[in-house]
This record gives sequence, structure tokens and C-alpha cells, in this order.
Amino acid sequence: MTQTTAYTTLEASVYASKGLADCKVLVVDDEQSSCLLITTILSDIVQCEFLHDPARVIDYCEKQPPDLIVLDINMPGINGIELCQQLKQNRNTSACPVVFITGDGNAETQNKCWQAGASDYVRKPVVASTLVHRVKNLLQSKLRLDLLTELTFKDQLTALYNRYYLFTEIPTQLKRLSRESKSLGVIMIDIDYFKGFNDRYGHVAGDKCLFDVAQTLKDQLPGPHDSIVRFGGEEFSVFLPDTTQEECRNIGQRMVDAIANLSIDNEASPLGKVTISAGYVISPPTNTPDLEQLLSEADLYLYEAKLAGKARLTGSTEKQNQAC
Ligand SMILES: Nc1nc2c(ncn2[C@@H]2O[C@H](COP(=O)(O)OP(=O)(O)OP(=O)(O)O)[C@@H](O)[C@H]2O)c(=O)[nH]1
Repeated sequence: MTQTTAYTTLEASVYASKGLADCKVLVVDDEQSSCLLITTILSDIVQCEFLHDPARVIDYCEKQPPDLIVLDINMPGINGIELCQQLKQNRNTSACPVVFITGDGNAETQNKCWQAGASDYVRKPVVASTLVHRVKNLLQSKLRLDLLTELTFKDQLTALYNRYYLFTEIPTQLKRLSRESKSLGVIMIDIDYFKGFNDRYGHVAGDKCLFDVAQTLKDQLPGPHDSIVRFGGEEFSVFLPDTTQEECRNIGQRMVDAIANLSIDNEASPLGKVTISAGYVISPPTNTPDLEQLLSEADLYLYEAKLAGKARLTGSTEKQNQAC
């Protein structure tokens, strides 16, 4: 197998692009007949789901983010304009385009929709082809933007976040956590005897190994806001917001065990298989800590794990236990 083939295979699996038919549109309308009509029209081009109760929308979107929301304005409880404002203020839903559908066509209402963050506005009675084309145009723009974001923030070999993400997004996360008096757990990870692996099995096998290790590490992340970055060649850093020292230690240990359990042969290692070493720290929940400092502290623990014989985790808890 040539190197080009291996890269192409990995990239294809990572960037298998999402098409219009894979997009999910959420229709929110308290009137059943109107909801059914819009859902039927859009189901020809996208996957459609609906909610009659606007109070359930935020919770629904946080759990299963749609690609676009079609929103009625006049609904009981919370009206569509207020709901749109809430969606735009929520960092998990702010990027989702909202299309209003309403029979109320006065200029003041239209203006309120734009101010609330609407991407488009369709008048009732709905003309099917107009709705389809507007939704299609917005989704195509969103798909292009999603792909660009993916390419900007993701490492092409492993599909993990890259260093650009690390130094643009994590400092913002740290500041927010600090404001909320919450900690950030940081784990630095390095594959053991990886030079020997490359020397014995070749660079292409090395790439495949990196990809498998990366996916396995990612599978151990417990929460939707936890992230993992390819820090360098065979180094990874893990970020666990709002985590205790104990939780951070457990996740780090799970990662060390999961990689050993993959049982990828590595004759260059005394254990005969691919393993990782890891070091972790927890940021203080009060003053905003410096990201570089946290990374270098976690890196020192990683270095200790290497010195202690590799294939293990070391961190601030172990240090405290030793001191006792
Ligand atoms: N296949 C492949 N290898 C890489 C990539 N990035 C870095 N490496 C290799 O990773 C190896 C890292 O080697 P070292 O820093 O000596 O680390 P090590 O052999 O794992 O030694 P210890 O960490 O002490 O166990 C080098 O041989 C790099 O060429 C990559 O993208 N693909």
C-alpha cells in the first residue's frame, strides 16, 4: 500500500461530507395542520422533525442539534421571536439558521424577526417551491461553513482538534470556567516507543496506529464539552471542563487502559504492544490560569510517567498521596 492510499483512506473516513439529504430540520409550530404541511414539503429534500411545544425547543436542540429551524411566530407560552433570541444567545444553538413562517406580514414584525437573528422569513400561505429553495440555499451555505470550520480546527490525519483550536478556543473556555468558579482538567498524552514502531512497521502503519489511538482516546471522553487535541506528532492533550481531580484521574487511567487493551503489536516496546504515558493537572477554580502553564505542568507529570517506566498515568493526585 502506498502512503498516498493510506492518507486518502483516512481522510475519506474523516471528511466523508454531509449532504443535503443528511441535514436535519426542526419545524416548530403549535398548529398541527401547518406543521404537517411544512414537514411534508421539506421531507422531500431533508430529514424533518417537529415540535408543537416551543418550551421544549432549547432542550431538544442541545441534545440533538438540528441544521436549521423553521419557526412559527405566534405560539402559546413563548412566541417565536423570543425563542429565536434565546437560540441565538445559547452557544450550542447560536449558529443554527432560523427561518420564520408566519401569516403576520407587517413591517414591524418582520423587523423584529431580523433583529432576533432570523436567517429568512416566509409568508403564509406557504409556496412550496419558495420554502424548499430558501431552506436549500441556507443549508448549502451552512454545510460549506461547517466543512470550512472542520478543516480549520481539525487535524487531517486523526480528525481530532488541532493546535489552532487549542490556542483559540481553550483560552476562552478557561476564562468562562474561571468566571463560573469551575476547574479545567488537562491531560497530556504521548505514545510510547513510537519511533521504534515506525522503524519496525513503517510510516503508513504508524499513521494508522495514530488514527486508531486517537479514536480510542476520543471514545473515552465522557461529556459533550470535553475535547481532545492532537498536540504534536504522537502527543495529545485532553481538556475536561468542570471536572474534579478524581474524575480527571479516572478518565486518564481509562485512556491508558483502553490503549493497552487495543493490543496493537509493537515489538519495540518491552510490553510488546502500543501503550501511552499520561500526565494530568487540574486548574484552580478561582483566578484564570494560564493555558501554557497548565500544559507545561501536565507535561511534567507526563515526563514523570515516562521516567517511571511508561504505560502509566501520573498527576497531581499521586503527588498529594505521596506527600501524605
Ligand atoms: N507515522 C507517523 N509518525 C509520526 C508522526 N508524527 C510524529 N511521528 C513519529 O513519532 C516518533 C516520536 O519519536 P520519539 O519522540 O523519539 O518518541 P518515542 O519513540 O515514542 O519515545 P518515548 O516517548 O520516550 O517512548 C518519531 O519517529 C516521529 O517520526 C505522524 O504523523 N505519523
